[in-house]
Amino acid sequence: MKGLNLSAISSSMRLVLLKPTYATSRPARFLHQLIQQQQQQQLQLQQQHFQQKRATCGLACGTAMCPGKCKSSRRQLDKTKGLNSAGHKHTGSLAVAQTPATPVVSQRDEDQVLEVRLAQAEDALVIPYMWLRDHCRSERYFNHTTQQKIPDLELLERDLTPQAVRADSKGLSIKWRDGHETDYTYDWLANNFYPGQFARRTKRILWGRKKMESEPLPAVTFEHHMTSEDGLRQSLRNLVKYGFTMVTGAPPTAEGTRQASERISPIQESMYGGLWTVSPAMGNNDTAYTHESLGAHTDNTYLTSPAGIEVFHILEHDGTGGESLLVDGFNAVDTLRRDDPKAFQTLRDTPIPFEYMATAADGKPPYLMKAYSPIFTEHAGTGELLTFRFNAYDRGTMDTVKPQDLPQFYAAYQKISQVISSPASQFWFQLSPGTVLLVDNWRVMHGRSAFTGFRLLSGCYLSRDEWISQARMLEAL
Ligand SMILES: C[N+](C)(C)CCCC[C@H](N)C(=O)O
Ligand SMILES: O=C(O)CCC(=O)C(=O)O
Repeated sequence: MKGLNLSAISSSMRLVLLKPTYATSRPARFLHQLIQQQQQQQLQLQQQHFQQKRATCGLACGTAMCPGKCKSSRRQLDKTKGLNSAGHKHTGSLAVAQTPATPVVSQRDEDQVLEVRLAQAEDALVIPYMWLRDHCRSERYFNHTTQQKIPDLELLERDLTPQAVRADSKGLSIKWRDGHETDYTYDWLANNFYPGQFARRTKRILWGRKKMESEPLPAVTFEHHMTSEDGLRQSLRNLVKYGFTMVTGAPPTAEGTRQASERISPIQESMYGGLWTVSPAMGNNDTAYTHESLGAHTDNTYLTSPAGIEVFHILEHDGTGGESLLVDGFNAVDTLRRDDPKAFQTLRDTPIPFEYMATAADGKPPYLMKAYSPIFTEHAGTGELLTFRFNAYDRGTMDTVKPQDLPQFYAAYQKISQVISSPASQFWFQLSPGTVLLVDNWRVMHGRSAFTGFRLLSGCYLSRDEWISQARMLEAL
């Protein structure tokens, strides 16, 4: 086992502190600024990209009319005729090539799609007319006060071939056959048409012990996390990238835990309450409330939607042991996918039960929580890993797997258990008062070694939807 690498933490803190901070913390204003900033960046990108294309392919035409595929420097655009010197006409193109950023837009009625070739994109967006009409953001179809659609259930039954399409450097406009008109900006189309929302800004980094022990740990100072939007964004990015982050230099109190947590989202109530403190022999019937070790697990496996983040903050400990353990569940699944594709498939396709029983105590009702889920699931849209649930303590009685399928399930379960408990997967460290650990409970498992003495742990749960929303707003996702 390894102690917490403090030099690594402080070097990551230095990096974090070098980043600029934003002047405002009011969400509405911030979103507005964010959008403006994003648009400027995209314009710059478009221009940079275009200049690069010119430099590399020897284009002399100087407009985005040419999709940038010209190989020959002989090709010169005759702007008045839309012809280049090689006689290549940009047929079907509706765009007027006034600025380098003007995309090429072509109407393909035979396929009922509009082809939009953006200057900065490798591939054209090929957008069905149906989608374009469905995403009309005019006052007729979208309430800009509530940010909700105004339904028209017959809309898609009409002939949706555009009567006319106009495109210029600002955006495109479609006049539909029923007389309605829709305007779109290219940024909006690029960000919202498939796979717009799924293109991650922050890539996940799957990790094992070696990586965590050799690189600066994902950490942000309490001051930076609490007072700057950039600090909060850094914490959220760490969560998206590594599935955990630390807030260092926090007040070593339950109030410190609360502040660091609520900076991300409201604390989620559960049958353990909101903000909890845990010590051995608290009389609660869970292994967490003992001196015993806890193998790597995720929490709330028995709920249809487990908590999104679990927060841990050790406030006191006067004995030995009690080191913390983290294991990247997505990395374990990825290892299995490579090493044993059959086991991978079995676990993905076998929902199993998880349950939690508690007798009535301290004025709280009894519970019998139960949920069925495969150990991991994939995102229905992207195929990326979405959830990881693993809790050997709270696994229920196996009442869903057919007897003949049990051997295959147990073999696969054994495989993933081996990956999880292998030293290469396990990152051990010692938490101390003032360091708040936030763990993505849909991805990373936690655990602890056995300990002696009195150890007071404070923590809470945060909702998945709340933290992901915050990450989206701050462009950390
Ligand atoms: C987090 N807190 C200490 C309050 C409870 C821990 C309970 C762990 C439990 N097996 C579960 O997954 O819920
Ligand atoms: O005591 C610890 O450090 C971790 C406790 C734990 O695993 C839990 O509460 O789920």
